[in-house]
Amino acid sequence: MQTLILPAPAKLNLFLHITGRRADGYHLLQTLFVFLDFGDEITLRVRDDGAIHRPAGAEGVPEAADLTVRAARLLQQMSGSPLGADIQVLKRIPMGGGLGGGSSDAATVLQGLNYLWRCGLSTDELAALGLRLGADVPVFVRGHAAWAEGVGEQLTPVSLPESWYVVIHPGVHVPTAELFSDPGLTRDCPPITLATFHAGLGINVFQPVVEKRYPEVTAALRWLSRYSNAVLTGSGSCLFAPVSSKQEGETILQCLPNDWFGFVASSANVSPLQQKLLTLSTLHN
Ligand SMILES: C[C@@](CO)(OP(=O)(O)O)[C@H](O)COP(=O)(O)OP(=O)(O)OC[C@H]1O[C@@H](n2ccc(N)nc2=O)[C@H](O)[C@@H]1O
Ligand SMILES: Nc1ncnc2c1ncn2[C@@H]1O[C@H](COP(=O)(O)OP(=O)(O)O)[C@@H](O)[C@H]1O
Repeated sequence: MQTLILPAPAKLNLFLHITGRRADGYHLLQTLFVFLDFGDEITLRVRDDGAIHRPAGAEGVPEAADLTVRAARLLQQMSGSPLGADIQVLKRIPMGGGLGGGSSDAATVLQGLNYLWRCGLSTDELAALGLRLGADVPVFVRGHAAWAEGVGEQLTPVSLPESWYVVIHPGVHVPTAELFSDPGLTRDCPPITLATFHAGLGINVFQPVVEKRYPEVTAALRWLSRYSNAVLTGSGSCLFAPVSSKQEGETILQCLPNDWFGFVASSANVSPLQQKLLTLSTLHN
């Protein structure tokens, strides 16, 4: 097969604590990742000439800087594959929203081209390659909801009750690196366990910092909190809130102010990418 269409799902951080800092400045986190059945779509077409091109992709992201192109080049270099690819990215995940779109796109390309180019790299090897592109890439490569520590790469798979969520993008782009360097960020959270989180004690430490810098996020938080418990995902700017059904979520969105974008999605313990890869491996075994 020379062409493959694969999903690149969004993620939510159900809580996010910072417990310390590494010598290189990277922050040590505790977070809980779940996937959404909402995301980008990536079409991969194998090229015999070894070139990597991105005929369509994220608006305003130059081809060479696109995480999909960087992922393909890294895999080519590590595997020694003589093959190339055309990578078309249909963007649906808002950028800079804490939904992990760029990281997910990169993970989908690593998994997809490993399959199409028959590189034979293991999931562990692909996750390690992914970590070189970004702290959030390994969880998307592994494709299972996870309790994460370290910089987000020490992953323990978890199975949580799947739920519907309303997700709101308040129209602002939050640069992750800038947020991590905010002096007001709480960096000394005491370590917690999954049981503590279930007892309702997890928060997102970015939330007060983002609210202070971006009034639009505060306004959206207040709006969504009228319907359900609204929380920031990652370093923002997106907010999410659990709802009891898809219909309830859609009813809430009917009242969404025009400047904001919103969608309803279900969480998934196994990512839509992983589900598709499992189908492919069943078909070809
Ligand atoms: C905050 C989180 C939570 O899931 O997600 P987003 O809000 O970006 O989606 C992640 O930790 C983001 O991971 P990712 O977006 O892959 O970050 P990277 O590209 O690796 O790093 C961007 C910059 O953020 C800072 N950074 C990132 C991760 C980390 N654990 N400590 C950091 O200090 C570093 O300054 C780094 O240069
Ligand atoms: N394929 C891609 N999709 C989205 N953003 C990308 C991509 N490749 C590189 N980027 C860069 O990564 C930044 C962060 O994007 P994204 O992953 O969507 O946000 P977040 O880290 O907040 O979840 C973007 O602003 C963009 O400059």
